[in-house]
Amino acid sequence: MTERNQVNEQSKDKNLEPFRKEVGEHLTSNEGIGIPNTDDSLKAGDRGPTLLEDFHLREKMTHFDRERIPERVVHARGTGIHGYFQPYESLVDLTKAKFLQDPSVKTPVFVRFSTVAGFRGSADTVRDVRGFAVKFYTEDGNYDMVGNNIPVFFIQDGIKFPDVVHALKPEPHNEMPQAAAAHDNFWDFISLVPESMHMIMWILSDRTLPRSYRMMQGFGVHTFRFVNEQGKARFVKFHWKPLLGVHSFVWDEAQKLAGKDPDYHRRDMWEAIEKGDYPEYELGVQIIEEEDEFKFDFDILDATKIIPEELVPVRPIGKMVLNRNPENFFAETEQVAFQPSHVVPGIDYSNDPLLQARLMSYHDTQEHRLGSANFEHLPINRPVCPVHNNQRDGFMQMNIYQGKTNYYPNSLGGGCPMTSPEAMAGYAHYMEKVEGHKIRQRSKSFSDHFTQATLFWNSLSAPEKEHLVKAAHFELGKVESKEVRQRMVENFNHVDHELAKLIAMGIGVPAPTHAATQNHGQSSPAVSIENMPKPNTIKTRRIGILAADGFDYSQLSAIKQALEGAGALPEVVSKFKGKIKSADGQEVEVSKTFLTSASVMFDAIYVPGGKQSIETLKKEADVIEFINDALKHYKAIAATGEGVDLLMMAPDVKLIGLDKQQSNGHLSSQKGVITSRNPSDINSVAQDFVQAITMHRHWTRTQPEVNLPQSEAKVKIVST
Ligand code: HEM
Repeated sequence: MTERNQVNEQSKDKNLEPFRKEVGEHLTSNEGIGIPNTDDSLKAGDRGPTLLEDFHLREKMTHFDRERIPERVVHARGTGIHGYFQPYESLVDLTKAKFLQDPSVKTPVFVRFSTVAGFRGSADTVRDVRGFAVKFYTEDGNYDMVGNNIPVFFIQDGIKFPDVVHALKPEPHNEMPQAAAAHDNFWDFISLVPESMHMIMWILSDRTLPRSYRMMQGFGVHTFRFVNEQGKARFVKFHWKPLLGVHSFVWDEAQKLAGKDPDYHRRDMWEAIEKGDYPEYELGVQIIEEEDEFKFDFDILDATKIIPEELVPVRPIGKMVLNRNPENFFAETEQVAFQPSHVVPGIDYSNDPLLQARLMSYHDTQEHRLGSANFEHLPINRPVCPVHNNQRDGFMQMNIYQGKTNYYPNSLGGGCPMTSPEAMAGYAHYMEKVEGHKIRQRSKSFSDHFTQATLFWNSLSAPEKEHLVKAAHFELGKVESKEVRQRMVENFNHVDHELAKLIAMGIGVPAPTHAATQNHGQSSPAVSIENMPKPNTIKTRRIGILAADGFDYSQLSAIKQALEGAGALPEVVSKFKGKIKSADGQEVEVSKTFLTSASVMFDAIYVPGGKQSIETLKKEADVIEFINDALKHYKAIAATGEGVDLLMMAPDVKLIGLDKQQSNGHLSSQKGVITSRNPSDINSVAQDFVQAITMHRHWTRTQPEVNLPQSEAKVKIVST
């Protein structure tokens, strides 16, 4: 058996090295023949027809004709990044997985974040689940953790996956709408499948509008198994937590971004990595002893259920750092093939019927999508440890196998490759005892579809509840069938009566008169984004500084410096690219214009004073919209000197009760809007502004539009 080398952070990079191809100096055909002219085809005569013998034309054209491969049937739109994973301590007690044994070992990873519903070219910021797939290139082979940013799923059994995806994707007769669940077919299916209600609550929440792939959680969803060296197994659930905190867009912002910058999330990740702002995620596990399998009032094999963190705490076990962009999107991000079935010794499956179907589906689709049984030879998919077997031939075989034998057992090839004993990283399936009749039916333990949907609703803060109701108004408001809308209200009435009434109000169907199921009043605070501790940082946040010629240099530079000092990325936005000159003759570079950017591309905005600058900006309709959007989207805003006058022109400034009197005076911090006309306040403005940006959003800016019952966030959760 070939020795397995210890893996380090560079192992995958080295493994890719032989496949890197430089652009050469001179053009050749695929056969290496020099090509002196690639602009004119070979013709018979000056104006004559093109000749079939033009091998260069034929090759160039036929290769081009075959450049596209099928996109992923789901999760077609995505972005990939290299990085590494490092455990905090040895998990030897829990698992024999090699990459979880030694805190000094960095295991290379490739991660792909994705949306689910949209085509490959669809917009990034649509309302959708996000995929969070991690390939660990471990010493014992590739381990793929193919998760999502929502901890539960639509369905309980994989056999329904084609149905839910058909219902979700654009409707078959007219292929509309793109990358959106807001249509009849999706809600028709959901209204008939109550097991989806818990997932639907998450889908309608802010979870489906992540501010960044760098600021969202990831979940393994299914219950898996850890198995240690002694053969003892425990159930495990995986959680990724971003160290930048969890943050979301508001719906209006996400929709505008989909037009202004459809690549928003892809660009956000790419630029962060290029700047050296490497995103970090902590991996955590919930461990459930085998003897506790049945102690919950839900089935841990049911993927429509969470195990509330208050019941089983999440233990942080290590950190993933993403630090290298791919060199070629197609070769790496498009050709990478994740499979939940890719496990290493120490990690095993559970009998979750959703997971069980996934175990076959990914390999199957990848043979189709990548066109060959040999897709594992592709550089991005190759493990960093040795691979030896008798799988041979097939389309696009990349290896030149040596020797005479290709079967097992053999004596003529010295018996190689021999089987790998467990002691030499041979994978042994966990010996779970299983017996039963062959049946095609759902376990009774999977039959409660509403308790955790209610738990989720009860756990949200008032603004989160408001967003959810408005999301339902949008999604179901797009549904033409009244019967479908009515059925959905009936389903919501099992989750919470008030919720059902609020939703009914916006979608033109009668509200239910009484609760179908009584709300149990329990909650799990950990599921609310607003309940999570907000890291005290504005690192990597983008701040737009609106200015024109004649701006106040000392104000602008003081705020800019404070923002940069805190790790944020301030950018000057003006009418034209180039440079603008301050009142005292100093120049600053303009990074973006009102045409090439928009309020939605920034986390906060600042307007420095300077009489001439403000007079110019006042004449720009785009500028008022810029400020107004930031107000509407609950973002931190600062204005100093005459900049306050510009802020006052935004219609929504009334929402923050910032009247002229207050703003005329000294420092004022009002619902995330910081103003002062007094130059000596500039450092306090900077300080308050930084603090306001750490809050991400200032929900107190408006009164809730829908009259929500106050959340009774009882910290009691589903009993065991
Ligand atoms: C039975 C249920 C499911 C089936 C049959 C299924 C099937 C698929 C298929 C066929 C793909 C495309 C793979 C490719 O072309 O490489 C895919 C991608 C993906 N699925 Fe699922 N899926 C299921 C449920 C789930 C669940 C529950 C999750 C999350 C836990 C999930 C997460 C993902 C992710 C993240 C990707 C994208 C992987 C990438 O970035 O390449 N899927 N799924």
